[in-house]
Amino acid sequence: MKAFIFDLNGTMVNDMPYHAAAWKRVANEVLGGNFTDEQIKQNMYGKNAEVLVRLFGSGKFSPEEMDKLSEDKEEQYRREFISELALLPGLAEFLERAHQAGIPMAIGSAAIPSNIDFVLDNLNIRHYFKAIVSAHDVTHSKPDPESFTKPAALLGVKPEDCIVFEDVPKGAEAARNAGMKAVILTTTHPVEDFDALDNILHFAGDFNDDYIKALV
Ligand SMILES: O=P(O)(O)OC[C@H]1O[C@@H](O)[C@H](O)[C@@H](O)[C@@H]1O
Repeated sequence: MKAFIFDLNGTMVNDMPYHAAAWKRVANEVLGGNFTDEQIKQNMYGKNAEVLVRLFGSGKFSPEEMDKLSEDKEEQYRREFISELALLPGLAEFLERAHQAGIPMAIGSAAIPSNIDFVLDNLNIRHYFKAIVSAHDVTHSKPDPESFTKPAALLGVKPEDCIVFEDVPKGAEAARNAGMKAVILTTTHPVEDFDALDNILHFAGDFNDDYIKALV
């Protein structure tokens, strides 16, 4: 049995520049930091509270403050990205073909539930996924494996039978830590950023890629 687990941001939708812009405003304008675009990009993975701790150190904000900063950041992201909201090229067809072929599919994302709902419901694709694991469903997010082991368990498939679709190195590392191979969408990071990882099956620009199409 084979199963597909999709990361959401940057993998299903090409939205990481919008996350980066929203993080940069919160980190620099709201919180007085002085982070470069590259620093934001390299630290922008995992749960929002984990990003804030990586940038500002632990103990600087209470959980309530981090929740508020997170909501503020996600509101900006949704407001600015909605006019561009679309699946990556070829993904609509790939999801439909995989669904017809009976391949179980899940989402393993570091995003909060409201951001996942924003994508799935605006694009009417929720019915393809038998399991959805968000930031709220795991103790530690990527590169911890739980964002992928949990959806695999909910689908009832073994880790070695799952293929993860990801776009960031820390997500691919989470797949490796879960015992899973990954296909990388190069929306966000160049191929060389994944050099340290030995679980990458393939790099593709989008889902019209021949290797990806042949997975179904
Ligand atoms: O795990 P996913 O779906 O790529 O989501 C990751 C992103 O989710 C966003 O909500 C966070 O604010 C980002 O910092 C994070 O990188």
